[in-house]
Amino acid sequence: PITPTDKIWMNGELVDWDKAQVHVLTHGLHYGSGVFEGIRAYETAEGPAIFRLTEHIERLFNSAKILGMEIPYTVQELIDATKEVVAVNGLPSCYIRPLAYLGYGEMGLNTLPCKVDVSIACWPWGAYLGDDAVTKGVRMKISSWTRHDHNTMPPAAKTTGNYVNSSLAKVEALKAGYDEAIMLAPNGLIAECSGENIFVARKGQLITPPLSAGALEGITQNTVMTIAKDLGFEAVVDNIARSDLYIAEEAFVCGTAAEVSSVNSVDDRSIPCPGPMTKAIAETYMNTVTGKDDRYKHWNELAV
Ligand SMILES: Cc1[nH+]cc(COP(=O)(O)O)c(CN[C@@H](CCC(=O)O)C(=O)O)c1O
Repeated sequence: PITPTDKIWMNGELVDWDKAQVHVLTHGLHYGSGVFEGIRAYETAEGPAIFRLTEHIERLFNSAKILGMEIPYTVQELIDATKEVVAVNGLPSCYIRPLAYLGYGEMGLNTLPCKVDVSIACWPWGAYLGDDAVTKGVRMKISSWTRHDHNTMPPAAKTTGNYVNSSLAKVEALKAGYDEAIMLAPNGLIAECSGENIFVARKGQLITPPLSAGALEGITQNTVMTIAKDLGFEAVVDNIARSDLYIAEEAFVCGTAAEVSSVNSVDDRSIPCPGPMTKAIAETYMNTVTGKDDRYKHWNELAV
């Protein structure tokens, strides 16, 4: 269950949590017509800092553009609004959810006349895949649900409508006794997980699937690529098949909510966990998001 905070930013106003409501005929509620971001603020020596906020807000605008939605604010306005929401709620660390959605007033599939509303909320959200997701790792299952074909739904857009596919995969995995679902692209190669990107180590090289596989262009994936190279690991973008996972030397998943979580098995094929590269990357990642690694301080955007 979600822990309420004081204020939510809605179309430029700071609204009390329990008054931040929409009409039941809000277009986005019926048709999945919205785009969103998942961002984390972390406690740092200089105060709460939002990790790679600028890139997240830029991606929100790209997601909207892919859907043909016009967000009625500038990137800078939403960057400032996000900092304001984190500051006004006074949390040392939190999860932040900007959402741009087609609002109340029009129904039907012609979205051209619809107005775009924007909200930004934050709340405390702990380890997405469990506190020991690095040491113990997570049990993964290849899903029977396929990730979107590029011409069915745009996987590169973080659109609310895409997440029915993710939830179907997540729930199927949980009901089968696993922790998370790995999803295949329509061509049968690995795409990503229900809410994370995935890395696998084969012959000492870290590999993560390309966007063409139908993965979201993960900001954590990008951070991990940088950290891996700075740690002297070889990390490449290339297609992987399910058998690569089965015989992997190590594997991990990454995302804003999931951070870096190691994988201990895929379809009951156990994988050494946590692998040495996974451990080093996970440790460096947590130092990076909490402002302890000077190489990456430009990514810690102070909320005050
Ligand atoms: C499908 C998907 N793929 C990859 C990622 C990783 O992207 P990034 O956060 O930029 O590294 C996420 C983030 N998933 C968000 C939503 C989770 C949720 O349950 O809601 C998140 O991690 O915030 C995805 O939803």
